Amino acid sequence: MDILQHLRGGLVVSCQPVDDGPMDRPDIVAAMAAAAVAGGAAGLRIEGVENLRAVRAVVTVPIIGIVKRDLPDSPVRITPFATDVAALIDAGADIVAYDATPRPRPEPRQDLVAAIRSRGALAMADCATLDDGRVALSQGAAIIGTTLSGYTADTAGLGDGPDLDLLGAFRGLGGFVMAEGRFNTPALAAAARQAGADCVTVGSAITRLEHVTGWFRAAIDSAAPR
Ligand SMILES: CC(=O)N[C@H](C=O)[C@@H](O)[C@H](O)[C@H](O)COP(=O)(O)O
Repeated sequence: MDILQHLRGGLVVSCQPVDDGPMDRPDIVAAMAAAAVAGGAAGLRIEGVENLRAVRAVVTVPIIGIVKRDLPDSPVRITPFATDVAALIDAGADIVAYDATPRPRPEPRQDLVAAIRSRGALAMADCATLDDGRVALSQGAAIIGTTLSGYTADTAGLGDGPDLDLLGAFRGLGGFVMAEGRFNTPALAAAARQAGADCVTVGSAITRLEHVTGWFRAAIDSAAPR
């Protein structure tokens, strides 16, 4: 299968339950993933090796794997170590995503890309800025995503919506562009496509029940009866 061709024009569903919440179990993540594929997802984004193994057993679509770690001396959370890269690919990841920002980190970005590619998988760069995307492509990443825009000190405070400007700017770099981060409605996913995204990843709005419930709850709380 040509993975990028399969994902082009499609939807990736990120099945990442709220940490330690009631849905945070490999069997539930696998059920979410199967349901997403039944609904038309072209691919999946899965956190954690155990979850990935459980999902790989029930789907054949491309899987973007990540491991999130909370490190004491670095703000980098998404796949900071090459050892995690190997474990994700062994568990069935076709693509491995990593934090592609220039923030202090335990292992250089270039080494992660090399580790991913040397095992025959594709590297997806989770970026916060245009420069992150440019560097990632020069280092051999196959996919650049807007994943971390709004989540670094330099990009914090962008608001509740997704970063469509970065998406448009990525288009000029020439790589495969993933829209990711706060594409919380079908209309925003369509806007991503119009802005030039090759593919759109949606997480919270589909798979974090607690968040979506909170959005509805807040809307109801703030609405006065007529
Ligand atoms: C910033 C960060 O750590 N993002 C994470 C990356 O894997 C996930 O928590 C997001 O859910 C994912 O990117 C999808 O985005 P959204 O849930 O907004 O559709």
